Amino acid sequence: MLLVLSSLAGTKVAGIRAWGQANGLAVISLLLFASRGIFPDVLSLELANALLLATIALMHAGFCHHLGRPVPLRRLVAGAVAAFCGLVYFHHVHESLSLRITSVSVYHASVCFAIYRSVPVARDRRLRYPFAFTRITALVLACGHAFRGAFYALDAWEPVLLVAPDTINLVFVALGTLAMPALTLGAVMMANGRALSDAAYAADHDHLTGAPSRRAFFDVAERELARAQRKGSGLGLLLVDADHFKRINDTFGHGVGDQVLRDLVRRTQEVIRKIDYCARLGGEEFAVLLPDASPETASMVAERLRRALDRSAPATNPSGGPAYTVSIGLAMLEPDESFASLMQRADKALYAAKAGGRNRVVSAVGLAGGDKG
Ligand SMILES: Nc1nc2c(ncn2[C@@H]2O[C@H](COP(=O)(O)OP(=O)(O)OP(=O)(O)O)[C@@H](O)[C@H]2O)c(=O)[nH]1
Repeated sequence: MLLVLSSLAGTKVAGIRAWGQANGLAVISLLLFASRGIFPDVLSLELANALLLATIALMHAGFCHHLGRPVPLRRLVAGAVAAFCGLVYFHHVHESLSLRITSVSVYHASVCFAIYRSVPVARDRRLRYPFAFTRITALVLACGHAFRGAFYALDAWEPVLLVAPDTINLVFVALGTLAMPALTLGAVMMANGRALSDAAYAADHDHLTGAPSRRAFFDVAERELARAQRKGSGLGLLLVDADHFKRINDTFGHGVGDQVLRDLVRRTQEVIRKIDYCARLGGEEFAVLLPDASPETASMVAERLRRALDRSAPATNPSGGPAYTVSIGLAMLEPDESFASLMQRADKALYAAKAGGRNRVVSAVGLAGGDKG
């Protein structure tokens, strides 16, 4: 698992470092446990157990980092110190292997339970399985460790053998052996799911404005077109283009031009209906898809949008940002029309709006149509 985590070290996914450290410590801890009888107890017992306590705490810290939550450092350290004190006490003051196991198990159970509680049920489809896997694993481990702790506490003063070949002991050994790999597997799956989710988001969204990208727009458009043709409902398309945008860039600089584009998207999303879909096609050109819209509704939304984006008059632009306006081309889907044809007609309408003096809406009705089919 340490090697798998190392391969993810360059991905910048939060939590990787703590998970890697946890697995590194686990390796050292297991080697120390294995050296029992060769190295003194202080190394092969106390230090080995202390490192194992740190291991589970670091796993939890990794999950907190990954999920953007604060790490409950004080509670983790206080719990680890208490468990370690129990370990030392039941080794040097009252020798009891059972209660040493109980001390350590209680800590592992509490931290696993905290991991279970910190990983939410994911809403994102890509994260749902990794999150659920980690939650369930952490809960099973928490229950297993709690049971182990209680089991040994009840027989506290009976002599026990850590490697006794009975079923219950084998279950406990398996639990201890699988805990770190299983939790790390969950962590790697979460990191992987997050990387996939981030990549999909980046592909589907424009980095500057946060609006859906051209790629996402055409996916949605094809879906809406099929739906409109199946149901016989209206589908409107607005092409929105900032007027004289080059002049804004040249006068105020590209930074201000970018600010205008962000402002334009924010205002558009405020004005359009919930079911409408606004995307950036490129440069200073945007598209708004209007599903379930009659020609009247589409014209009304287009005009409302134009007015909201008319930042030309001083009264409507008191914030001192650069003045800007937009031109809008509107087209309604015709029976059996392809999306390319609808785009072409909206583009012609936009061209007419520009030619007609800008800061206006022109509808494609009456303009020469695009190719059908
Ligand atoms: N600031 C900024 N400018 C951009 C971006 N993308 C494209 N542009 C600029 O947008 C300008 C578009 O200019 P033109 O195509 O000439 O259109 P216009 O000046 O808006 O003129 P009309 O459309 O005819 O009103 C160019 O100067 C591009 O450099 C961007 O992401 N940020």
